[in-house]
Amino acid sequence: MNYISTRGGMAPQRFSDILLGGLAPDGGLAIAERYPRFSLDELQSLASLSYPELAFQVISRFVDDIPADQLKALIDRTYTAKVYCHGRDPAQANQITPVVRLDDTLFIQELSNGPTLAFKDMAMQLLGNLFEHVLTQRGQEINIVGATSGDTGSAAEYAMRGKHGVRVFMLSPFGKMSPFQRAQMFSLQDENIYNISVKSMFDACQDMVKAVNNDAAFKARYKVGAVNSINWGRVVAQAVYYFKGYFAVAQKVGEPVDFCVPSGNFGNVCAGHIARQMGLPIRRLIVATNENDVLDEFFKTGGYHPRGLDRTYETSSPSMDITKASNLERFVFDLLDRDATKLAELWCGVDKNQGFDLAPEVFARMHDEFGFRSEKSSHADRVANIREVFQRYGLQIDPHTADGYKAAKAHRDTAVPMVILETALPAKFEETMREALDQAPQRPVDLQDLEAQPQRFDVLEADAEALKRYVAERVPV
Ligand SMILES: Cc1ncc(COP(=O)(O)O)c(C=O)c1O
Ligand SMILES: N[C@@H](CCOP(=O)(O)O)C(=O)O
Repeated sequence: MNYISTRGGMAPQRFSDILLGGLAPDGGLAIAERYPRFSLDELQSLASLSYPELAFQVISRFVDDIPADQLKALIDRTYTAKVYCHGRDPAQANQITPVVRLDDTLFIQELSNGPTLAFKDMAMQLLGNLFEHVLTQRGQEINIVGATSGDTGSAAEYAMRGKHGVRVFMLSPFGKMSPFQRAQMFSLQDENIYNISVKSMFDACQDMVKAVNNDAAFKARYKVGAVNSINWGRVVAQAVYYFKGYFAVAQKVGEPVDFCVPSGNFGNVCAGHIARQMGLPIRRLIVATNENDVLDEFFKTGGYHPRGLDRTYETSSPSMDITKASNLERFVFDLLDRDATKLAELWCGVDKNQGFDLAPEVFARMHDEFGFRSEKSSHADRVANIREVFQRYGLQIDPHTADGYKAAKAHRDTAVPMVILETALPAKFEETMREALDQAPQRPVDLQDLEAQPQRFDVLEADAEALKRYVAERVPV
């Protein structure tokens, strides 16, 4: 399988190269040159597989430059009940991404049982093992430069801590994460982890990461790599749980299922789009946003208008405080029938914070052919929905998942099962949980005194040159 760039300016590469390579040299995102498809018979044969077995079947279709037995061993080592141990229900303790039934056709798929209590662990743990494998084979090192609004950062750091040949430089928006998220990242004392708090919002952090990646000389000299969903390895590993969720709820293999996905950088729902392109019978993909509703506007009007920092709001689902969604580029590439010239034209504007409006016939295809719908939530909705789910089903859901619950209700068709993807555990967002439920959220025993641990981080202005200096001072060349 070869990989190309959404903007057309990259010679085809193999999986291991794009895994280490981050952003494509032309500023675009790497994407498989075609989607492998499962037939109905093949889907039927996958239905009863365990998570690691399923992960191998899906991921191996995209990876043909790591021998199958080695890839399988890496996947088996990643997806264990010991790693994904923070489940709510002891009866499901050996399940990875268990599905909770709310009613006959409404379900929540738990994706946050990994080490850092967010869905990012599903792909990041595998990425850590893949990096280590490929770097060891090649005798190379990598310096990961990433951006987080709260969850990617800790997932990456927990996955990479102590890994040989890997350093992590993680940018986060100063003062914008929850106290739990901050403590999770900043309390790590490992020598290969650098936390950089940027005096701005997530979008500025992501722009800095892209600027560093777009400096080819710096990138080559300092061996810069990515762990954000810029990295294809991330989204493809996320596609696996759509298969798992589908088989858990489909009345019969081949029947349609809808998924509702709390969204910000569009990586999670892009993974759903990939699963759908691979032949998984997903009918609708519902994009749920918070008050930063650029994606909701896009799927309702066909107009994509990233907002400036002055119009990016701090909300109570803070990990989705994003107004320039990186992975939308991959979906729009498919929507434009993979016309890289047209895509590059649009995204050169997006890189400069300019928007675009789709032609009506293209806009119609997002709904009719690709199954997208959307909905947004306010703080009041979020609090009311956390309360409703607790009162009705006895389940605590976090603020991001609550945004998903609202969108799922808005687009529900009771004839078709609907899976809401849970993206974090409530323990990460105590203030909003207390407001909604008047009680502290459940917290895993191993994380009881997290906020009391000493914290370590540096502060930078939102300046890509300052970031390059910071990296250069810490990486021996
Ligand atoms: C808890 C949580 N929910 C939802 C999202 C949005 O996911 P994505 O950026 O993949 O759209 C994020 C961050 O990405 C998150 O951390
Ligand atoms: N919400 C994310 C933002 C980055 O998303 P990614 O999927 O591109 O890594 C976070 O928690 O950091």
